[in-house]
Amino acid sequence: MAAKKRGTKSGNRSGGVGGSKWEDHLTRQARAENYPARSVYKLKEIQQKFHVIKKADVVLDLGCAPGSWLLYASEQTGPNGRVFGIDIQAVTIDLPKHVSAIQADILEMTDESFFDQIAGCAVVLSDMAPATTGRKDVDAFRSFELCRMALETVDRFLMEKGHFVCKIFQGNDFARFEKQVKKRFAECRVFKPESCRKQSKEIYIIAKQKRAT
Ligand SMILES: C[S@@+](CC[C@H](N)C(=O)[O-])C[C@H]1O[C@@H](n2cnc3c(N)ncnc32)[C@H](O)[C@@H]1O
Repeated sequence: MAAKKRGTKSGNRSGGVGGSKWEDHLTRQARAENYPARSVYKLKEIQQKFHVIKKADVVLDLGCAPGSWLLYASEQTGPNGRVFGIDIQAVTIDLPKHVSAIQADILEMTDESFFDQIAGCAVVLSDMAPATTGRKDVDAFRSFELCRMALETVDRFLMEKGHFVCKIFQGNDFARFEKQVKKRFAECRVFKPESCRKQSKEIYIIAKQKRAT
């Protein structure tokens, strides 16, 4: 992809590329390619392996700030698609015309006009992560709560035969969540992208072909 100035702002707890003790070659690569976070390479690996996003798709990105997945997903849909994002934090980068993001808590969403726009979307992505506490059990439980909301969003808005990508922290509830996803989709895989930090407990569920309800 040709690097293009996107007016990124630096530094945040979502793995932004503003420079920190966590900086590595992917952080630098993201900065050089004008993505606001290195997490873009996780979605890129997922897309290259599982082909979840097609041209002209409508995509919903849960936990979209600072905006790397929004940008990458918008490149995959092209301008005939639409990409919608939600995050409790504001997305401050410049976005292409076919991308929009709202600042809201997934646990308290009430915006009916937003619901109208995302109804029947082809893909739901969730890279949501709770603010970590350092206590693995607490963090895993909070991650599970966000995943549960992502799955409710899938039930409500994802079209039949649509696809779902969801980050979850490995913990006690992982197997239960995987089972719930398997019930709803014809295909379900668990995948840890190479670009995840080695010490991270995060893993992705890739679910394809939502079953008819
Ligand atoms: C790892 S970051 C996402 C990075 C994003 N995929 C990117 O590439 O730019 C996780 C995001 O989940 C968001 N998040 C956490 N809890 C949330 C909630 N209840 N509702 C919406 N977003 C939430 C955080 O604010 C954070 O921006």
